[in-house]
Amino acid sequence: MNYKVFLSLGSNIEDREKYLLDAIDNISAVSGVSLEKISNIYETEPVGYTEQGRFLNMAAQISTSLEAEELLDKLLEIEKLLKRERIIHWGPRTIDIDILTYGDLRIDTPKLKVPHPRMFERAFVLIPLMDICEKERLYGININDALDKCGDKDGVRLY
Ligand SMILES: Nc1nc2nc(S)n(CCO)c2c(=O)[nH]1
Repeated sequence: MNYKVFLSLGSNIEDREKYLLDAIDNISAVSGVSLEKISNIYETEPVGYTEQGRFLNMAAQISTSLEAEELLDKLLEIEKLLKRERIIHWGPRTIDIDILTYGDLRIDTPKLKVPHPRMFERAFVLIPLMDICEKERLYGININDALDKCGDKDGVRLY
């Protein structure tokens, strides 16, 4: 069984664009994963923990035969490979790869929550996602309506 999965990627340390593109290269090389689409790259004001540099964010669509937790483990390996240090949980990072959706599955384990619990509250996630998602609704939620309610809309600019 193949699942359509949307990912969100972010980086706000050093050569942010290189980290994003290296992550995309590594994701497309994973056995059982096929990279289908990537969004534009956006420079975005930090949300949550604001005492840090601006991020570059993007979204990607993959098709995968991997189960959700297998995919998560592969993405964590890629973060480690690209020197992801989890010093401050909400702090600066070389690369952050979040699973946003996984087909229409709902997953709630200590390791993985799908849909991503904050995806519909973040313009830095929704604006890149709208570059590549053909559907207007995900998990029954209208993406445009969700974006209208995001406080960080003005902080997302095409890079
Ligand atoms: N703009 C922006 N703000 C963020 N705050 C956190 S935490 N992150 C990491 C992703 O959860 C980001 C991010 O990727 N972009």
